Amino acid sequence: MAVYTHVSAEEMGALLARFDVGTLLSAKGIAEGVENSNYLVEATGGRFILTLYEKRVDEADLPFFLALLDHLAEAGLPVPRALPARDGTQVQRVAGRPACLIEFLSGVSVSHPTPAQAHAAGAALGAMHTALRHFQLERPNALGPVDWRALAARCGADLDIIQPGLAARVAAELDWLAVHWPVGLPRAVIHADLFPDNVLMLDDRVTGVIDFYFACTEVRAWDLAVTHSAWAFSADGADYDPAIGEALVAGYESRFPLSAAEKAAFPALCRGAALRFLLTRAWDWLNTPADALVTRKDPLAFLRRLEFYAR
Ligand SMILES: Nc1ncnc2c1ncn2[C@@H]1O[C@H](COP(=O)(O)OP(=O)(O)O)[C@@H](O)[C@H]1O
Ligand SMILES: N[C@@H](CCOP(=O)(O)O)C(=O)O
Repeated sequence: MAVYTHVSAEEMGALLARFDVGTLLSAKGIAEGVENSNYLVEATGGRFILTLYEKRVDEADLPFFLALLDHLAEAGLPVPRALPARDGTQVQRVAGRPACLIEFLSGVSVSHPTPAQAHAAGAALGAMHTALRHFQLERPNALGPVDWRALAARCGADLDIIQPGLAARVAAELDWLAVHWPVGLPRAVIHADLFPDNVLMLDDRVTGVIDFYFACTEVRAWDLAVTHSAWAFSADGADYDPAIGEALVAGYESRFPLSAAEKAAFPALCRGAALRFLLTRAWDWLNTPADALVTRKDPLAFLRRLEFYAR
């Protein structure tokens, strides 16, 4: 459960008093998510999400994320905007952390997507890339290819605690990617974390795309590779489902065709995607505080995806 920072009823009430949303009815910590603290807040004026930004979100990046959400919402995409308080500010301070009160979107995230749902998710990603072609702001990717070696070094030999031989496997993959990572592909602002838990759906329809806190300027097709690695496998990474993978890419291409160069680079981009999530999960596996109300995610589920792409 991702609640790192406890917000008291008094603090919650004081926060809502800064907005035109009525008074507090209830607030509950949300079980899903691993990065930030999220509460589902019921007020007399509606239902909202309160997000307190934690470890990996730099407060200085919040204006970028909020502008991105406003841009996508204006383009008609189902993304949640941060509400402005009565004084016009979107970012508040709650329990010592930067925080936003965010529009609640309906829908559920699917655990076992059907091809139709994967097609819809791919199409939503393609529509997002279309809407972002003219988005002017930039944000470097703090978890991009140049950072993977440093992250692996920080995990160090402890990778072998997760699985014997993992440190050597990661080192070999870093060397492979150093040679094969594509150059010259188009770059743009991307979501960079479009896992099924970040897509809200009703039946086969995408009703919400959430969690933009890894959004950054990066190789655009890498976003599709990340999404492919997240959607097209069983949760443990052991089984690839080609129908899901193909539907996802077809949905994407229905809104944003890939170039020949992007298609040729796709296997390497997928290997990079698998390594990126293997490494962040490994770091979290080794470093999550014992008292945090969070379920760690299995790094080996992305080692298995990596081995699939490598084959
Ligand atoms: N705008 C929203 N509308 C509805 N539910 C949301 C919204 N934002 C977050 N949630 C819920 O909170 C959960 C965690 O949010 P998420 O942004 O993924 O957290 P984290 O950044 O910690 O990974 C989501 O899985 C979803 O259930
Ligand atoms: N999607 C990443 C971790 C980030 O978690 P999220 O809940 O913010 O999507 C992973 O699965 O490793």
